[in-house]
This record gives sequence, structure tokens and C-alpha cells, in this order.
Amino acid sequence: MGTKRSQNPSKEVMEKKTKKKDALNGESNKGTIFASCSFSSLGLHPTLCDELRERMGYEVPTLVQAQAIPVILAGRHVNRRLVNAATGTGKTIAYLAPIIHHLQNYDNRIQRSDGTYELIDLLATALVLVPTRELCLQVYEILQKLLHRFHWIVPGYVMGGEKRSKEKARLRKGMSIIVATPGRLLDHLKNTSSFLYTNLCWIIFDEADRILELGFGKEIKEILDHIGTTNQENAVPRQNLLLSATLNEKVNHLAKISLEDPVMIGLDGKRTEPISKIESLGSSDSDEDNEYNEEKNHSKILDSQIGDYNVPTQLIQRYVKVPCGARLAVLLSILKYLSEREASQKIVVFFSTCDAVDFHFSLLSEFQFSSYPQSETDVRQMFMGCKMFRLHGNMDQEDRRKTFQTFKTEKSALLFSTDVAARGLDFPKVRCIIQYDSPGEATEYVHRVGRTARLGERGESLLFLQPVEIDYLQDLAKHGVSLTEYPLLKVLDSFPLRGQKNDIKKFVAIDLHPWVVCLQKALEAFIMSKPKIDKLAKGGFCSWVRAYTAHRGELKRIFMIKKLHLGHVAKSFALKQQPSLEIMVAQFCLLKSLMITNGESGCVLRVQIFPPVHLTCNHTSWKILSLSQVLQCMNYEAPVLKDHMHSIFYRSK
Ligand SMILES: Nc1ncnc2c1ncn2[C@@H]1O[C@H](COP(=O)(O)OP(=O)(O)OP(=O)(O)O)[C@@H](O)[C@H]1O
Repeated sequence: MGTKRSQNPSKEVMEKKTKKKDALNGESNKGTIFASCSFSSLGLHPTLCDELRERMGYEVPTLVQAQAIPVILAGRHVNRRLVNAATGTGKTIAYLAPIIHHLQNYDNRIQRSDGTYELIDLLATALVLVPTRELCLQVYEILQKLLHRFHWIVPGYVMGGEKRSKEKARLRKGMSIIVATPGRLLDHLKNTSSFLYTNLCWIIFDEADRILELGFGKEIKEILDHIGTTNQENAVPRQNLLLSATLNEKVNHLAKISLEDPVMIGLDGKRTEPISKIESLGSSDSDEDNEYNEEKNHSKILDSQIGDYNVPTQLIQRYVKVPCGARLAVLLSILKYLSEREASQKIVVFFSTCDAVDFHFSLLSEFQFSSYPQSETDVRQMFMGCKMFRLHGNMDQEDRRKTFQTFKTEKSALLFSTDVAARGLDFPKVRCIIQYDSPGEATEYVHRVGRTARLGERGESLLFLQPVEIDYLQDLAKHGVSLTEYPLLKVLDSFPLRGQKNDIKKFVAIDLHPWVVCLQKALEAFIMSKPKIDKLAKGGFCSWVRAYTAHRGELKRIFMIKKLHLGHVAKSFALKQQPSLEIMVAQFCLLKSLMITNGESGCVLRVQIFPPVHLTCNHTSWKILSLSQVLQCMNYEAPVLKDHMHSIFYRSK
């Protein structure tokens, strides 16, 4: 009997080739990722080195670990130290290993077995602050593995979405290393009296720029007010560690006002110190040296403000220029192309809003398609054959946890996500990152693409831009990030339409490409037949437009709401036309205290802004003159609102 042959030999050959290429790439990247020393030569405890090798499978330290570990081990006398580290280069171990090394000395096993807990047992010693729940779980899981043999060091986590009472109980029992999201930590600092934190020797800000710059600024200040700047137990200064692949001048400023002598790990800038130099800086305690280093470091920090971000060198970065109305069809085509190109293909697609994630996830989970419509052979099949997941901040905690854990272990899958997955998450073997909605700040671009090409592995990224947004490439170029154009027409032409391959010469405009036209029609028809997904599409449209208006600072020049054709935006949600004003306002009211109600004399629009301006317009019906003006108003621009309100709406009858 012959052996069973593979159904798709070409796929098998391709996979073999890819694996070979992977192995070669891995070899050639090793030198730029790993250091030529051992963990023990860095001064780590032998048992910890065994754990790193046996449980984690780490033979040698990465470069960032070799640079950072001796500096952190040297303790609190060190001043600011800078280590250049791209995404996926092992920064987590760089801070966890030295902390565990120090804590393994506090072996209180005797008291514990006697049942007599020493106070020191109950005091938290290290605090790791992270911006998201998923990162919190990830760091906690690594800690659990690493602490296997150090059972007297108790790890724990507190984060939003978890039961407070359970967390309180765990805090009461005592945790040596706590991983936390800022909001929930602050909650416990205020309300959990059994939480003892006077012995904190380390505070680590993982993804420091994210934590210090955005949203959490107020919480961090309050947290630091509670816990003070020194270890209150022994009145010794604490070691504050800041980590990120994109530390910059802004975060340095924030760190300076809120932290004493932070150690920075992951500062960008092409001109890094050679390892030997950093190590020797780490062992020096003299004031003179510190002054010299301060000055050097300061100029380096300033360099990094305008300097390059450090993306993995093996990452292939591309952009695709797509007219707004063809975005959805092009996204689906590329996803199909990628997932059929390789049997195991893990892809993450980033969107700007939770609603957009929900819409695209539901659409692709159900969308069936035939490229022979209205013919006898019209057998519809699922458009995408792979497993799909979604992740965003509006999901309930259990769903988030499940997605996070399952996507990690899948060999081939598609994850639709907001920026909740952009920072720090380590999903193995992600091959491609698609930024369908542009990320805004260049730092966010760097972190999103950093979910692939980790630790020297291969990876590619694709950024969607509309023709009017193409200047964004220049913004990225300012940070040393350069992208090449994706061969979109070649991909679109590869799809057979009614049994024939498309002719590349005939069709130049993407939105008129026969495959795109056919797919778009099918999508619109599908949406019309599915009221639930139609509703998601409308919600997605509204929140997408809202997010588009929220680009900050310089980026407002590139992502201009005025330049958007909202009919085309609607097409990108497979809607034949843009949602009615009522739906839009109703959507916005959820976000921005805008209310539309049906008053006695018809539709009443109330707009509440700060300082409060209440406009009540009693007319039977309203028609829109300029949606972009309405959107400007919704962006809380009070003077614009007053000036334009009367001209924005008029009575239709
Ligand atoms: N010494 C090592 N040897 C082999 N693998 C390692 C080593 N150190 C870390 N890793 C692995 O490298 C991957 C990336 O590590 P980690 O998540 O800490 O990177 P990072 O620099 O913090 O990334 P990001 O900037 O995205 O947060 C993880 O899968 C981790 O298990």
C-alpha cells in the first residue's frame, strides 16, 4: 500500500522552503540578538541560571539582558542607564531576573513552615506596572515559571476586570512581586488596608512611555503619592526602572518629575554604547562618573527625540495605498492571499476602535463568497478558512483571557484587535501585522509591528494608507522607519474571477479592479441580508469616523476629516450609503454626551459640551448640510459649534 500523499504538494514544498529560510534567518540574526556570554557571568544566582535554562529554555542572555542585568544588579547607586532595545528582544527577563536574584536571598522558609509569618513576608517588594490586562497576565505567567524553585517568593497580580475581593484576600496573604495595571492598583492603595507596601525596593514601568504619557498620568501621580519615593521600611531609595522600545524625551521629562534616578531600558537611538562600556559604567559609583554619564545620557535622550526608532532589522515593512471605498475588499483579499500562501499563518490586524473590530470579526466569521455569482456553479464557501479571534477593551474579562491564551497557542489564526494588543504581548510565531487603521504616533506604529519578527524571527508588516494620507510615510521616515510599496495589483490579479485570471494591464485603478468590484458587491449584498452585521457596520462606521477626528497634533494635517468622502467610508464598511444622521448622532451620544430625543414637536438635538452649552432645536426634521462640520462640532470645538450650528442643519420642509 502506498503512503497517503499530501493534497497540496506545492504548499508542502513552500512550507519546507519557508522553514529552511527561517532557520537561515534565525542563524544570521543571532549575532544581533544574543550576547556572547552566559547568564552566570552576569552575576545571577546559579539556581536562577538553571531555571532560565531548564524551565525557560534560554541558553544565553540576549544583548539587552547582558546590558541591563549587571546595571540593575548593581543596585540603587547607579544613575540613569540607557540600553537600546527593539521590540521582542527580551526586556522582561532583563528586569525580572535581577529582582528574583535579590529576593532569593530572603529565604523565610523556616518561619513559614512554623506557621509564624514574619512581617517581611507580607510586604510587597517589587511592583511591575503595565498598561494592559493581557500584559499583566503575561508577566505574571513568566514570573510563575521563573519562581518554580523559589517558592518563598510569592508573585501576584491585580488588574481591572478581576474580582476585588479575591485580590484583597491575596494581598492580605502577601505578595513579594506584584504585577498591576495602574487603575486597580490605585484602588487597592486607597481601599485595601491589608496591602502592605512600605518595603517596595523596585518599581518597574513596563511600556513606560505608554503608562506615563497616556491616560494613566493622573493615576501614576496618585500611586507615587501613596507609596512615596523611598522604601519606607529602611528609608533607602528605590530603584525605578523604565522599559520600552520607544522611550523618548517626553517620557524622560515625566520620569524626571515623578521618579528619582530612573533606570531606562530600551532607549532608542542608533548610537548605543558597546556592551563593555555599559558594563563598566554599571560598576562605577563615583560622583564624577555619574555626572559624566548624566551629561552623556542626557544628550542621548535628546538625540532620541528626533532620532530613529529601533525596529527589528529582519522585519519587512510595507505600505499599501488604497482608495477609501476599496479598503474592505482589499483587506479581505490580502488576508485570503496571505492565509492561502502558507498553511500556518498567524496574522494580527489592528483597528482603531472596538466597534470596528467587532464588525470585521463578525463579517469574516460568516461571510460566504462565490466568484461565479448567479451561475449554476454558484457554490458559496466561507471566504476565510482559518480560525479567527478578536480582542478589545469592551470585551468581558473572561473572553479577553480566553482569546489571549488561545491565540498564543494556535499555529494558524487571525486576530482582530485594537491597540490593546499593541504593547508588549508576546504571541509566538506571528508572521504578519496589518495596520488597517493607521496607528497615529510613530511609537504606536513601532509597537504594533513589534508583535512580529520577535527575537530574530522573520516577519512582515503592512500599513494601509489612503492616497490622501500618504504623507504619513514622511512622518515615519523622520524616525528612521521606511516602508516599501506592497505589490497589490499582483495580489488582486492572482484571484480567479469567473474562472479567468485578471489581466494586469487593463485595470490600474484599484477600486475598478474586477475582483474588487465583484467582492464589494458581494459584501454589500451580504450585509443587507444580515441585520445584525448591518448594525455592527453602522456602529463601526460611526466610531471609525469619530476616531479619525481624534488624531492628535501634527497628525491632524495628515488625517483630515474634511478630506474624507463619507460615502466611501461607508463602502469600507460594506454599506451602500452612509448611515442617517439620527444613527450617527445616536452613536456619538454614547461617546460625547450628545443626545437626540423625540420631543413633542419632532426631533430634538441637544449638544452638551464643556463648558456646557445646551442647544435645543425644535424642528420637525433636520437635514445635514456638511457632515464634516458636524463632526468638527462633535470634537468639542465650542466656538465652531456656536458659529456653525445654525448653518449645519436646516428644515427639510
Ligand atoms: N535569553 C533568551 N533566550 C531565548 N529566548 C528569550 C530570551 N529572553 C527572552 N526570550 C524570549 O524572547 C521573546 C521576547 O521577549 P520579551 O517579551 O521580554 O521582549 P520585549 O523586549 O519585552 O518585547 P516588547 O518590546 O514587545 O515588549 C519571548 O518569547 C521570550 O520568551
